[in-house]
Amino acid sequence: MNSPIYVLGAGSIGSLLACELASLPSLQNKVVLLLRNQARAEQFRAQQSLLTIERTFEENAPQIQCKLKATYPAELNVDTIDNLIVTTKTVHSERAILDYVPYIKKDSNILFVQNGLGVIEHLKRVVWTDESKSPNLYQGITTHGCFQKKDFHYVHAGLGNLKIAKVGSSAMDSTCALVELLMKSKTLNTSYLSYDDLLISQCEKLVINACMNPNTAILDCMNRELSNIEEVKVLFKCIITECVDVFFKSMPNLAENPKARQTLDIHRLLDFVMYVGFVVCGNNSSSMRQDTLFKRDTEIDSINGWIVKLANELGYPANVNKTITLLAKIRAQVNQRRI
Ligand SMILES: NC(=O)C1=CN([C@@H]2O[C@H](COP(=O)(O)OP(=O)(O)OC[C@H]3O[C@@H](n4cnc5c(N)ncnc54)[C@H](OP(=O)(O)O)[C@@H]3O)[C@@H](O)[C@H]2O)C=CC1
Ligand SMILES: CC(C)(CO)C(=O)C(=O)O
Repeated sequence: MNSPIYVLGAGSIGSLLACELASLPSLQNKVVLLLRNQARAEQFRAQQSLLTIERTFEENAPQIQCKLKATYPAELNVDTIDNLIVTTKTVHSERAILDYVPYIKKDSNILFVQNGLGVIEHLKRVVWTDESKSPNLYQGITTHGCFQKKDFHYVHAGLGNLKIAKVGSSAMDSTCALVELLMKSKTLNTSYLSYDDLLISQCEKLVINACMNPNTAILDCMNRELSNIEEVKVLFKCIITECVDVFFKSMPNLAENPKARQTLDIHRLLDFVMYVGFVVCGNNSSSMRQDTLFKRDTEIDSINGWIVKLANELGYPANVNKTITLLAKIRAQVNQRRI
């Protein structure tokens, strides 16, 4: 690949992807972090432009350090951005991408790796309104678990996978060099799906997040603290039932897909949510709890809030997810008021 790969959102997931790509021989000096501003770039350069990733899922695994280029909107001096990975939190996507729209052309490849749903639909409404000028959009969903230990130093705690599809591709559309390079990383365990299959995985992950993230934030507890409580199981089942109902009502193609019916079976999802939330990620503090504790914007509107939005468009109340969304927003504001 001749042109660089830019990473917008150099946090936990963005840094993990950047380091894995930068470790590929063919991409030496070809991965560039797009940082928020000059101050952020100077902070990064002050530590020799090194990103550090610890792999705690492996016994005695050496930490990896990647020396990467980094820039910011006012400094960027290129004609086009051919390959861009977006790993900001969903709530920051529009603001972040607007700085780079002038560089993004019809043949540019943009991969969004985020939880939740709705970002692509929103950006098509407010940024890429003319389909004929829209770049190639890809969406990814990851089960890797990664958190920040200190500035530009991350811990890859959960070894998972990365599933990618080209937005709107019904069959197995052709990939692009960016996706093929991500598939070269053994650690990332990347697979390329049809968009229909990715959508099923996105819905499955959204259900996990719709149960785990807001409730651990509202109750201010570790993931595992919700296990073995009958009322939690009852609440999760209410959330899941409403999510699945809204998915199938708002996406008829999903409702007619046997694979979707099997993956999004309510009883299967309840068991899967509790397995992932309480066993696989039991020792995690959920990203939404962390965001509320650190007074950062949460992704509630892309998770439970997205269910409420879809339901409202159908004239359907979605009162369970609406209540959870309100409580999560109240918790965030209560925390923000605390000194
Ligand atoms: N962390 C995880 O284990 C997992 C995360 N996910 C999902 O992946 C996505 C990313 O999550 P995660 O990596 O944890 O989030 P982080 O908050 O760690 O990283 C987001 C990064 O985006 C940066 N950013 C925000 N706005 C801008 C901007 N305008 N310009 C440049 N950079 C910007 C932030 O920079 P700054 O530091 O300056 O604010 C931050 O470093 C989310 O959707 C999350 O739900 C999915 C599975 C697991
Ligand atoms: C699965 C879970 C809840 C793990 O903490 C997660 O994806 C998150 O915290 O965002």
